[in-house]
Parts: sequence; structure tokens; C-alpha cells
Amino acid sequence: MSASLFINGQWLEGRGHMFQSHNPATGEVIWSGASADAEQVDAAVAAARTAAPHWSNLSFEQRCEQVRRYAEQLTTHKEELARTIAEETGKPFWETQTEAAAMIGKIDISIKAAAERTGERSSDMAGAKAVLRHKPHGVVAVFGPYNFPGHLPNGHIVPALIAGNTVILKPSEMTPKVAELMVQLWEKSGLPTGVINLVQGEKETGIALAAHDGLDGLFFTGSSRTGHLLHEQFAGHPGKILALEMGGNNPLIIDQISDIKAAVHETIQSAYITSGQRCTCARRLFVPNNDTGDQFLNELKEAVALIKVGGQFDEPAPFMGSLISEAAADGMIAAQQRLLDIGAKSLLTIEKIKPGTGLITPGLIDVSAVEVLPDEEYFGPLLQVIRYTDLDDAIRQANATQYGLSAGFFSDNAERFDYFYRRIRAGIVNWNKQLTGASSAAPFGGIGASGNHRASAYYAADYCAYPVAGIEAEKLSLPESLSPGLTLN
Ligand SMILES: NC(=O)c1ccc[n+]([C@@H]2O[C@H](COP(=O)([O-])OP(=O)(O)OC[C@H]3O[C@@H](n4cnc5c(N)ncnc54)[C@H](O)[C@@H]3O)[C@@H](O)[C@H]2O)c1
Ligand SMILES: O=CCC[C@H](NC(=O)CCC(=O)O)C(=O)O
Repeated sequence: MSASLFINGQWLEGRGHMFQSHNPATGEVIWSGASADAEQVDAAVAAARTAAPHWSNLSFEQRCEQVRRYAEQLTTHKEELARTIAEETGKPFWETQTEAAAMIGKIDISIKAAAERTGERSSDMAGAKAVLRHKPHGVVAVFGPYNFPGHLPNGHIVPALIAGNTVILKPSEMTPKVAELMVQLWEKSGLPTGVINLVQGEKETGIALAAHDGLDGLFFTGSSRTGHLLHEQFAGHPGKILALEMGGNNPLIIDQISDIKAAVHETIQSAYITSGQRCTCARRLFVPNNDTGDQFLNELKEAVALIKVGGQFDEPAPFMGSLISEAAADGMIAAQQRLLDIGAKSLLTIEKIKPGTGLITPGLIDVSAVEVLPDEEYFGPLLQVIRYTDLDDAIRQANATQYGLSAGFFSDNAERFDYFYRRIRAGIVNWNKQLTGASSAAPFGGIGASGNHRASAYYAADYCAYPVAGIEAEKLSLPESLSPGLTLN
């Protein structure tokens, strides 16, 4: 059993109930510990509050130095980090190595973003200076999802600390081991006591933390369902900052294409990478009802059937690993069945590869005949195909979702992309490129049920600090002329 919590610089055992994490490709237990109870959540918030004045009073450069020391730890331990992420999520090792690399890359990008978007500026005005500076919010909670248990919480934590906030991390209950390692690396980097705290646990721990009066903000990445609950919980607290990064039901439209093989490749990278467990994954594929559409779909079906699925460390490496759990795999098979029940036609059926694991084959399903398609995010390797004859109708259907995270258009025709771009509603809009693999050097976020206009990645700096505008002069002075009606003797 692990001393699973890190509060005020101490590793502690939780006093809540026990929980475990598994290697989803084998079912083996790889971590067990106890969750934080409400008192321990309280202690974590108190530790972060106590640490806040010292941390926020350090200079920007001093905080950056500290965060760079964390980057050194990440670099030294990148292999261990990638292995741990692979073991706990089921993602292939080649892929988790890219996650570890993204975590390291996040440091310099966040420093640059903070300086550019929230740094200090001043300009001269009559007898004074107009000054803009930024201050941290104070104590913030970071909630992470399981699909990128390192990179995505890291994408909130690093900019939050650079801005001068102190943090309480509540990772996904599916990935406590990765969180533990990440916080150990912060500890090794010499971060002052209380600046980062870790509370592990399931939903109850999340509820206790999100409801805590001592928070000044909450940065969340996870499902739209949980994000909506948090939004309701934060209603009536206008002074607390809430950043929500949630799911999507992302459309990808195939238009006029000449390179079918490239379109097939980019579609696979859009829909099946990480076994479909990325928020940006394509979920609905619009294919024209013509010969090119038929040929594209046949080649796509052939290539998807050939996708290698396997264990994280298999050689040769698989493209798709296990889903996060057997329950998630069963959920995808159930979602597929619900679509079949309402008139969908399977082109490639998801099948379980090994009972007791999250290993499943990829699915492709034609939902063109379904009258009312559920607007749901199926968080796994199931791509829904919709055949279309009229581009305007395809764009209308693409927009017929409560979500608005990513959207794509494959076409050789720039004018038609422009036409699509002007009409589509999403925070990420790609042309002839996969929907996944967004850059940390750009803002990242969605609209509608996908987010609340607090884009993360490069723009995370914006929600980590608030602007303070001032007019400053070194001495008091009288103006050259007084306002009408004023007399000073
Ligand atoms: N937009 C993005 O940047 C982005 C990135 C990755 C994942 N996601 C989305 O995340 C989802 C998958 O992640 P997940 O299943 O881990 O998400 P989740 O919503 O189940 O969990 C996210 C976090 O919230 C906590 N939580 C759950 N219920 C809670 C409650 N009632 N109160 C407080 N906290 C609670 C969890 O313990 C976890 O730490 C998908 O929908 C995916 O699209 C979005
Ligand atoms: O699952 C959701 C994240 C998907 C991932 N997005 C990013 O990495 C955004 C960049 C960042 O946060 O630094 C993707 O697009 O694949």
C-alpha cells in the first residue's frame, strides 16, 4: 500500500477508503492506497494557503528557475515516467514517450506564454505611467483525466505555479501511480513545502475538494458530465476562476480529395490513436456519396482492420493499446450495440480481444440510416460514418452537437475549406491534418459543452493570473489646470 497523499511536504496514508489501479492490458493490480478524507483535503488546502505568500512573492524569474529544475527531473526520469504512464493507462510505450516529452516541452512554452500574455507592460501618459501587471489567484485545485495522466494535469500545474499560485492536485482515480511519480519529481526538484499538494481518491475526494471554501480557482480536464457538475457548483461564486476542458463529439468531413491513402492515414490518426481516448478524436466521419467516397471508405475499412492492437511493451509495437479498463471496453461494446439497435450498420465490429482486460479491436460503423443520432462522446475506438450528398447538409449535421472541441476538413480545395471554416463551430479547426496532436504552443479548448472559453495550453497563462491595471507616478502633483468648479487655496 502506498503513502498516497502529499500534504505540506509530507507523504501520508489516506484515511478514506482503499482503492487500486490496474495495468489494464493484464488486469494486474499495480498500485493501492487510501483516498484522502475531508479533513485531509482541508489540510491540503490549508498547506497551499500557508505556502502562497512566500511563493507568490518570489520573482517571476525565481519561480521559473524552480520550474526548470522540475524539467530537469522530468528529463532524468523520462523513461520511468513513460513506462509508468504506459503501465497504468495501457497506452503503447512509443506513445507515452511522446507524452513524457510533451511534459518537458511544456516548461519552456509556459514560461514564454506567461511572459508574453501576462508579463508586465507600461506606457507613458501625462505626468504618469499606465502600468499592467498580473497577480496569481492564490490557491487552485487541478483535476486531471486518465487519458493523459501526466501531460494534461501538468498543463495546468506548470502555468499555475509560474504565475505564483499554489496547487492541490486531484488526479484521476484510474491513474494514481502516475500522479504520485509526478509529485515525487516536483518534490525532488526542491519545490518549497506546501506549494504542491496531492490528494488522491475517487469522486468523493473530488467533491470535497471542489466544494472547499478555501479554493480561489479550479482547473479541470475531464468529461463534460463532471465539468457541468463543477460549473453548477461554482455558480454564485463569481470571484473563483473555473477553467473547464471537456469532451467532444468531433466531426471530420471528407470533401474533394485526390490522395486517398493520405486521407485514410490522417483519419486513422484522428480516430484511433490512443485507442480513441483523446478528447480531440474524430467521432463522426462524413463521407461523400460518390465514387471517391466509396473508394476512400473501402481503403479506410481495410486499413482499420489491419491496425495492430496489443500490450504496451509488445514488439513489434502496436498502434492501439488497451482502453483504460475492462469496464471502458465493455462500455464501447454497449455503445456499439445501442447504435446497431437504432439502425446503424457495422462495417468493422469492436470485439474483445482478451477478457479481464481493456483490449478491443477498432470499430467502424455506418450510422447514415439512423434517424436521430445520439449526441454522445464515445470515448474509444468507434468511428461513426455518415454518407452525404450535399456539403451544406454535412456541415449542418457536423454542427448538430452540443459540443465544439475539434473539427476537420479534408479537401484539395482552399475555397471549400474557407467555406467550411466560416460555418463550423469548434475551438480547433484543421484542414488536411489529423484532429489529434494539438500543439502546446497554441491555445487549446472548445466551445459549447466542450469548455468555458478558458483555453488551455498556450493560453493557460490567462486563467492562471488576473490583470492589475494601474496609473502610477512617483510623486503626487497638481494638474496644470483644475477642473471647472474646483478651488484649492
Ligand atoms: N478538453 C480536454 O482538454 C480534454 C482532455 C482530456 C480528456 N478530456 C475528456 O475527459 C474525459 C475522460 O476523462 P475522465 O473519464 O478521467 O473524466 P472524469 O470527468 O470522469 O474525471 C476527471 C476528474 O474529475 C474527478 N471527478 C469525477 N466526478 C467528480 C465530481 N462529481 N466532482 C468532482 N470531481 C469529480 C475525477 O476523479 C477526475 O479526477 C473524456 O470525456 C475526454 O473527452 C478532455
Ligand atoms: O485528450 C485530450 C488532449 C488531446 C491532445 N491535446 C493536447 O495535447 C493539447 C496541447 C496541450 O494541452 O499542451 C491532442 O490534441 O492530441
